[in-house]
Amino acid sequence: MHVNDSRQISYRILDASANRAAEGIRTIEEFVRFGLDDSQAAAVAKELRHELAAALSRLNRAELLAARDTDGDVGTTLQTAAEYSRTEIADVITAAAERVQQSLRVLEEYGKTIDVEFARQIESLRYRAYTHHRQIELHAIASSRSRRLADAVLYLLIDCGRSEAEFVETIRSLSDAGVDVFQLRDKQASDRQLYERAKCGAVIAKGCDALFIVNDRADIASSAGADGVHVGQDELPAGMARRVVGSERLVGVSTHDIDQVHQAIAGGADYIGCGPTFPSTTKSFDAHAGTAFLKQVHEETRQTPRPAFAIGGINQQNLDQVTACGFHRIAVTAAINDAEDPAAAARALRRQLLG
Ligand SMILES: Cc1ncc(COP(=O)(O)OP(=O)(O)O)c(N)n1
Ligand SMILES: Cc1ncsc1CCOP(=O)(O)O
Ligand SMILES: [Mg+2]
Repeated sequence: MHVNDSRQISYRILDASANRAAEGIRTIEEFVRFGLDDSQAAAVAKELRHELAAALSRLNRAELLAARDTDGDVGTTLQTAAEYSRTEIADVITAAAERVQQSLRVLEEYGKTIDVEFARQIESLRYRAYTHHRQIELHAIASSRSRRLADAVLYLLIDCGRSEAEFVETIRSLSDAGVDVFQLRDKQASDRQLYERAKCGAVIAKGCDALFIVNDRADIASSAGADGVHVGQDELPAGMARRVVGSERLVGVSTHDIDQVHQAIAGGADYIGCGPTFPSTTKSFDAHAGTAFLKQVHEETRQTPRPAFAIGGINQQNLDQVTACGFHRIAVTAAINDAEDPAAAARALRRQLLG
């Protein structure tokens, strides 16, 4: 390879990577500008774009343009299915952030062969972009989870199942039948088993556009990449669970009386479980909060609305009593899992809730 060829190759790579970095930075900037009402983040996004332009101005533009050969680029026809599988803004942001990091790294490495100061400027930009984009990405992921939670009406508690294959099939088929949120609740499973199932469930649920929550264990929810954790009155308080799982994940709290509801909301719960409503075959209780509690929650949280799921012994026969209290969200176990046809039961409950 001739020296001039090598310079031309570097320039060709720099030109392509500069365009890719600029496109990625702009993609994220548009979300910051039009999706988040955050003027500070918008100012940083704009600065990053200008920093890239300033660093690129050190390169010879004529040489960059001369090296460009889009028609001869064998990579333009190579597209993966993943490029067309984005369904959420959060996925667009993640992909753009990855593209920026990769292309800045390429600019830095090949830039060293042309101008060391250029490579230094790009390196510093890469670190700044990483920090900024990470925050935006977490914000986009949190918004996507909140949106899915706001739309959720049917929440199902599931155990680890007999095998991973069965567990996967349960999530896929019941999500298809209308379950919006899955909670992994298995009091018999080991930590390792919970962690493995949670990791798998989070991925499968995401693919089905469902949420995946881990019962009791904020540590497992976070390390397994779940959408959130559900804590009761005997587990970590909501604020502490939040510290473990981070602001991008959901925290749900069980409540049995109105004081607990106010505390959960004040503690930053994203949603509440309210019950037990009726006697349950899944968990036994000495006393039941009943439908009177549901009515009270409905009336007393008008100023601080949070998605509230009625739980405990709810089934197709008594669901009307729940909806009569103003509750159109439920969390169930037996009504679906113990049904002869769980998918049909899920469909029927959903129809009743939306009816
Ligand atoms: C959605 C939802 N609501 C309430 C509960 C009950 O949680 P908790 O009181 O902590 O009891 P256990 O589930 O841990 O036995 C829940 N799991 N989900
Ligand atoms: C875990 C839990 N917490 C209150 S009721 C309940 C059990 C819910 O299951 P089911 O719908 O079978 O009563
Ligand atoms: Mg619990």
